Amino acid sequence: MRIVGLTGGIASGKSTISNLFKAHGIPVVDADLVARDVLRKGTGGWKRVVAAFGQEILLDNGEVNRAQLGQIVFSDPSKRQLLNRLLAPYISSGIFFEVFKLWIKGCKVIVLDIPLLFEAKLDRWTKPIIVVWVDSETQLQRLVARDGISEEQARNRINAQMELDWKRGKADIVIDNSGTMVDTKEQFEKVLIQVTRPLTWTEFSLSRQGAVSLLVSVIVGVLACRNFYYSDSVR
Ligand SMILES: CC(C)(COP(=O)(O)OP(=O)(O)OC[C@H]1O[C@@H](n2cnc3c(N)ncnc32)[C@H](O)[C@@H]1O)[C@@H](O)C(=O)NCCC(=O)NCCS
Ligand SMILES: Nc1ncnc2c1ncn2[C@@H]1O[C@H](COP(=O)(O)OP(=O)(O)OP(=O)(O)O)[C@@H](O)[C@H]1O
Repeated sequence: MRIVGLTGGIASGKSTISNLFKAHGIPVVDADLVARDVLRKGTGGWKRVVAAFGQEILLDNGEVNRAQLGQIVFSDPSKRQLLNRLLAPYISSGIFFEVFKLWIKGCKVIVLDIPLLFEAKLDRWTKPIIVVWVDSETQLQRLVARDGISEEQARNRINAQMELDWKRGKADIVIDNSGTMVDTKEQFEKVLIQVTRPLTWTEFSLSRQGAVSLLVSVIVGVLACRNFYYSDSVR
């Protein structure tokens, strides 16, 4: 199984690229969706976060007020670290479970869309790593326009992550999303060819098909050896 890492900075265009992957039939595990699930009312993540941040962060229906929690954690690094610490185990196991379901289905290539791939040290599990890069001014403007927040709030969110230029240096593949969608789609077509090339032996052995083939070979080998020793001892 090939597990492709897709990361970048906030509003650099990860969802835009993951939508292109989905449109080409490649399954995507979206860490933001997993993170949402683990913060739903009544879950373990929700209980830990309410215990740490208080009832004030809840809406009338008991769900977490995400905008309010965002305001708190994106303007205070220690609160953000606390939230990360509380949710990290739930998010990691949620991602693992989603990958496992795709493995069971027999998917050969999957994409993990994880904004904090490097920050959470999950990069060691993915190859290749695609970084969606954008110049800093475009990133700021797109974030302000998409989320309807002030420039200061947008800067806080951008600064809450590792530098996008640093991430770019760690990438196997870079998609420069500073231009038009036409430019981006052109780069994506080339990336798609790279990502869907035949699996290496290591990747194949990690796929469900590879694991089954390995198991069948081991069983056949053991049976063949038993028969050999049995017929040898009868003689
Ligand atoms: C703080 C929360 C409630 C704000 O929710 P909101 O709906 O406004 O934003 P959303 O979840 O859609 O995230 C938008 C983007 O913010 C960035 N981001 C989210 N959490 C973090 C974080 N802890 N540190 C840095 N950047 C973050 C990501 O680029 C993400 O794509 C939410 O982001 C959250 O629960 N974050 C902690 C969980 C987490 O680490 N998520 C990232 C998945 S790897
Ligand atoms: N090439 C492009 N040209 C113009 N707008 C774009 C382009 N790519 C993305 N956008 C817009 O920029 C915004 C951010 O893109 P997107 O939501 O894909 O980023 P993201 O990295 O997934 O963000 P987040 O980290 O918050 O999940 C969106 O409003 C999107 O429509």
